[in-house]
Amino acid sequence: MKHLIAPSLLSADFANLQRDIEMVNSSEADWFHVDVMDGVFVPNISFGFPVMEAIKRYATKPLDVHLMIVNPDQYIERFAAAGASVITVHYEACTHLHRTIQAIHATGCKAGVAINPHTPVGLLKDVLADLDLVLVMSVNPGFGGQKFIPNTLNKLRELKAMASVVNPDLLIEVDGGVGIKNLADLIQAGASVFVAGNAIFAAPSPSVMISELKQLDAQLKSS
Ligand SMILES: O=C(CO)[C@H](O)[C@H](O)COP(=O)(O)O
Repeated sequence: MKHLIAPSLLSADFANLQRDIEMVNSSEADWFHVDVMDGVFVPNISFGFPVMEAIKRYATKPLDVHLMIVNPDQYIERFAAAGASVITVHYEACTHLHRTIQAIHATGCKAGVAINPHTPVGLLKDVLADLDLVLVMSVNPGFGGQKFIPNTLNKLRELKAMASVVNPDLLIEVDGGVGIKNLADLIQAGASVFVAGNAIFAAPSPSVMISELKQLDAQLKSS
C-alpha cells in the first residue's frame, strides 16, 4: 500500500500561510492535513470555512480535513464545498456514525473516522468496511507539538489486523507527535498516512524534512 505524508497546517505560520502552502505544493508531501477545532469538542479553536477556502485557493494537493467538532453532520456539505477530499469525523462526536459516513460519501469525499487515545479500536468493527480511512490519534486532540503516546502502536497493530479481514485497502492514519524518530515503528505497526505538524514546520527546512520522511519510508519499504 502507498504511504502518504500529510503536513498539518496547524503548525504552519498563519501570517505566511500562502508561503507555507506553496512549500507543501512543491514538496514531496502527498496531502494537506487541515485541523478544524471548535473549542467544544477540543479545548482549542483553530479556523473554519474562510481559512479553509483560502487554503483551497492555493493548495494543489488533496485536503484531508480532520473535524474536531461536535455535531459534524451539520457541516459536512459545507466542508465538501470548501474543497475537502477526505472528511474525518470523531467517533466520540457522532451519535449515528453510520449515517454520518453515508453523508460524507454522498458529497463525493472519502470518509474517515478518528478515535481519541482512550477509545478502543474494536468500537469501529461494525463500520470498518464502510470507511476509507481511520485516524488513530496519538495525542489528545487540540494542540500541535505534544508527545506521542506509545500505546498508539498497539492500537495500530490491532486496527491493521481487523482491517486485513474486512477492508484491506483501509487507510490507517496516525496524528500527533509523528516524526522521523518514530516513522519506522509506525510503518511496522501498520500505519499508512502520517500527519506531522511540528516535525515539519519547526524543522530548519520543512521541505527537506518532508523529503527525509519520504526517503526513510522508501528505504523501509525496500528493505
Ligand atoms: O490534530 C492535531 C492536534 O489535535 C494535529 O494534526 C497534530 O497534533 C499534529 O501536530 P504535531 O505533529 O505537532 O503533534
